[in-house]
Amino acid sequence: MLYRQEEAQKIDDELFTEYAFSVDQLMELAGYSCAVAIAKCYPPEKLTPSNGAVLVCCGPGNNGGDGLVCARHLKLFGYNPSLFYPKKPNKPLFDNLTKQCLGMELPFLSEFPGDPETLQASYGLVVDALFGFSFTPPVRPAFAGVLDILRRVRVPVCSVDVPSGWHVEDGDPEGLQPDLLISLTAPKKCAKHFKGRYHYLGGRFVPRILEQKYDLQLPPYPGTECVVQLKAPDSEG
Ligand SMILES: NC(=O)C1=CN([C@@H]2O[C@H](COP(=O)(O)OP(=O)(O)OC[C@H]3O[C@@H](n4cnc5c(N)ncnc54)[C@H](O)[C@@H]3O)[C@@H](O)[C@H]2O)[C@@H](O)CC1
Ligand SMILES: [K+]
Repeated sequence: MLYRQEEAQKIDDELFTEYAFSVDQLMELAGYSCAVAIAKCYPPEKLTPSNGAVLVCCGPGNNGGDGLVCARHLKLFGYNPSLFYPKKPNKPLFDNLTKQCLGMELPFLSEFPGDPETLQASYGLVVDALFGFSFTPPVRPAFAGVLDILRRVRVPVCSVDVPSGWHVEDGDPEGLQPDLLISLTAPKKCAKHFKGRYHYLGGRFVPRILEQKYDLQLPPYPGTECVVQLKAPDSEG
């Protein structure tokens, strides 16, 4: 079951109000599940360049927060993440997530690599945590250049929840084409346009009653896993 932007926002709201979760809690689980899905698809020792370097691009909303959490866990999993975080909101949640990353020796870039070649010479993987389900196209100028470079890089791009720049329901055929999509809570409608090799669902925190209310029909997570694979490369599937 693929769901609409408005439903995603309602579910999000209910998790915080009716079910009394805090943003930090869900963001931690969301970002952690992104790091786990990335580690399953791209083990650090297989990345080129060989130092496990990953560029994590974080946007101004909660999708960016997921990116900060994901970067921290990637570091613990043996990767070498750097962050690009040009528009941090002035809120304790994001201050703390930033401090946590700095405390774990993750560098923050002052400038985005100027072209795809420069980016892929230094990083073997990109995490796209720029925009999630609250994005409405077209992208504003501040992020247009970054999205344009991400669309043209040859290293794999892993998108958190929604490929950034895509319409949450209609996607964007000319836009970013990630190799991995990690849908959070439940896949949004745009996921039907996803053409990359790997699709995972993460964010294993949805109460059964909420799942039924919105008819999410979530696939069963295996055992104690925090992610479930929805699409594998043809050779594996
Ligand atoms: N249950 C949930 O719903 C959860 C959601 N989480 C994450 O939260 C995300 C949604 O977060 P938010 O609602 O904060 O929103 P987003 O992070 O999707 O984006 C909102 C930000 O993007 C900006 N923006 C929107 N349209 C733009 C445009 N055309 N050009 C430039 N900037 C634009 C807005 O001004 C705002 O700063 C989800 O996609 C997911 O990644 C997780 O953190 C935890 C659980
Ligand atoms: K994203």
